[in-house]
Amino acid sequence: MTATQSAIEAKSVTRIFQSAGLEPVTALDDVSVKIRENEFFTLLGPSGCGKTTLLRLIAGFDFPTDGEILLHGQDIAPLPPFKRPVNTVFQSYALFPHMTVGQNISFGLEMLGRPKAEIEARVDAMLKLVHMQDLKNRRTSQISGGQQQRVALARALAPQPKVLLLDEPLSALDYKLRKEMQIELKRLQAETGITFIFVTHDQEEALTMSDRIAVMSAGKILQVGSPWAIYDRPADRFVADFIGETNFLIAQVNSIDDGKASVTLSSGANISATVAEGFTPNSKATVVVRPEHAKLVKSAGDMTGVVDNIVYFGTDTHIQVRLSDGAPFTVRQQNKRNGGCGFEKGEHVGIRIDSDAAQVLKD
Ligand SMILES: Nc1ncnc2c1ncn2[C@@H]1O[C@H](COP(=O)(O)OP(=O)(O)OP(=O)(O)O)[C@@H](O)[C@H]1O
Repeated sequence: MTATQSAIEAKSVTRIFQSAGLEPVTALDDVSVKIRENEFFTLLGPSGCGKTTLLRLIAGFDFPTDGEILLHGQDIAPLPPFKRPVNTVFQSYALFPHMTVGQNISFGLEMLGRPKAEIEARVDAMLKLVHMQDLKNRRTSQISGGQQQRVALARALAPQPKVLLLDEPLSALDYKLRKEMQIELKRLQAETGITFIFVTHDQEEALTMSDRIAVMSAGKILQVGSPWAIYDRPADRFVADFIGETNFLIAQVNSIDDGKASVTLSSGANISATVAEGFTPNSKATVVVRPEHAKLVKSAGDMTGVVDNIVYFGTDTHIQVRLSDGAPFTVRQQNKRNGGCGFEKGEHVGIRIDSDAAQVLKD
């Protein structure tokens, strides 16, 4: 394969489900995306946006209504699931409860007819990879949820797939274990060099683990980019709203020069804001500002308002301000030791927006 070839490429893929007596459902609508070799790629979006459908097409459990899926540049439509160098880890793990950990991992290799000695070596290597050597002979019904997750990963990695598909694999775990497994998955991906395609609706999980993220909504991919690009340079309002918290301000664009717009906010303040691609000047626009990219000040800032509510989060405090034009605006302030946030409910305050922090978006 050439350096420019992708591990997986979806080319104008559409999947329409037709059920008798029901309206057809367009689960994927002309989706095109290139997933690189060795990358941790995440499909992120709300429930029903088409993430699982895309995974199932890559795995071969389902077929596109239109378009094609390429593996290293080759159309994989003729290949049945078991012949694709692709393996899946499901949300439910789908382990065999009556088998031991070792038997669960060796099962797929036996089905592939691999020699006994190779299978044994591979099972031991996989157990070592997921730090489960001591539990090889335990039945999977007798191990914890986090351990089951590791076995499911070891089993999926055992045949050395080129691509591993992970469909919300951490959703059954509690918060702390999920955090641990996020680091573990990242380590496994880096150590094995396998392309991981990870599905989640949890934006924090996507931001912390991925090399790149595709944000999906209603069967379409809205933006593909690094976690930084998705968070700091969202392509549109949906992405800005879905990823993290953000403030939306109504604004008038006065002029645009070299990727920067001069805008008048509905509060009357004039500020400079980055312009998203494809924006047409001289029209009403939405300006977004992340809560951590603004500061509350005692004097007049770029905007003024009254403190509505103060919410303490341990590491930081969210101060909700009602702007002079009635719109809400949240400022996030990191907490210091031995002290409150320095502001009180009902106080008149100014808000200063960090330079480069405001962004104009198309609606
Ligand atoms: N077999 C099917 N028949 C009819 N509609 C389906 C079928 N499978 C999925 N859909 C519909 O296609 C759309 C996309 O479903 P999909 O499971 O891909 O979403 P998702 O993003 O993975 O959601 P979730 O996060 O809830 O798993 C949904 O509207 C769903 O109801």
